[in-house]
Amino acid sequence: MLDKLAFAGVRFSYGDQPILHDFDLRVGKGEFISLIGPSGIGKSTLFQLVAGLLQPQAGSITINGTLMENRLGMVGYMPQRDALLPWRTVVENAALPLEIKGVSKKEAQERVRGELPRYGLSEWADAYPTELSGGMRQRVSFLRALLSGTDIMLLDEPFSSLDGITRMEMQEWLMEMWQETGSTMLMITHDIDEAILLADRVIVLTGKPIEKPVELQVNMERPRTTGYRNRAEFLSLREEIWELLRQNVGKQSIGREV
Ligand SMILES: Nc1ncnc2c1ncn2[C@@H]1O[C@H](COP(=O)(O)OP(=O)(O)OP(=O)(O)O)[C@@H](O)[C@H]1O
Repeated sequence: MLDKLAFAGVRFSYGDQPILHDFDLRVGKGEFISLIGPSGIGKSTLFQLVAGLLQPQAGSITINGTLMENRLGMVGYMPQRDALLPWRTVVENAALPLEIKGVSKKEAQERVRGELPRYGLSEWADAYPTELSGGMRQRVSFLRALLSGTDIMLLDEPFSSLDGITRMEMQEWLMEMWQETGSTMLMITHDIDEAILLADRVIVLTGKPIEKPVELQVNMERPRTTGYRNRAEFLSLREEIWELLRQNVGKQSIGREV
């Protein structure tokens, strides 16, 4: 099967600080990948490379088997904090990427209104971001990211600012959205449980520079619920990931939520 996204022999450094060395990663179409690793290892840098905001100094990054420098329009990006524009309503915020692509304002907003029911936001179409809960804001942010890219979504710690209950609701919601949209998703998280629960594969990033990431397959059937956290196979994966990360404690600090 053709890779949706592939890093092959990628090298990247900031000045004399190496981040990636001979780095390979292959992501299949429709796969859900979690990326976990110590703070400062280069996870956000990896996303910037995928988006084409940074270019590799050696090796290649391909999307659908094609090498291209400008990959920005090929991916949707959902940041840690929602970055919604406070002076725009829900519909106006979500319609922004379509307007930037040249779709008329009216058509863009109609399309967004059509999407809102499955985001649980129909009643909130004309509300401003300050009127929304954290979970609602992240759902708007997700919709906006989906409308701005094609079918690759980069989620950078999407739920780290949410309280525990909302976070669990949003994890289940995201799993549903992933299955509905068939998008290829890459999610950075510092939360081992979240990494396992959502993903087909967990990529554990260690070392400086990152060279050979450890890839762990998550073989639990879908649809999954947050209750899967108590299963034996879940607990053993968690232990395995923690062991890999623990070896780096002292060298680097692990994200606060682990
Ligand atoms: N524009 C830049 N110029 C120079 N160094 C940078 C730049 N951006 C990031 N770095 C450094 O590169 C390393 C990797 O940063 P990056 O933000 O990719 O890590 P991260 O794994 O996403 O961290 P965190 O988990 O804390 O968000 C860090 O040491 C950081 O200080």
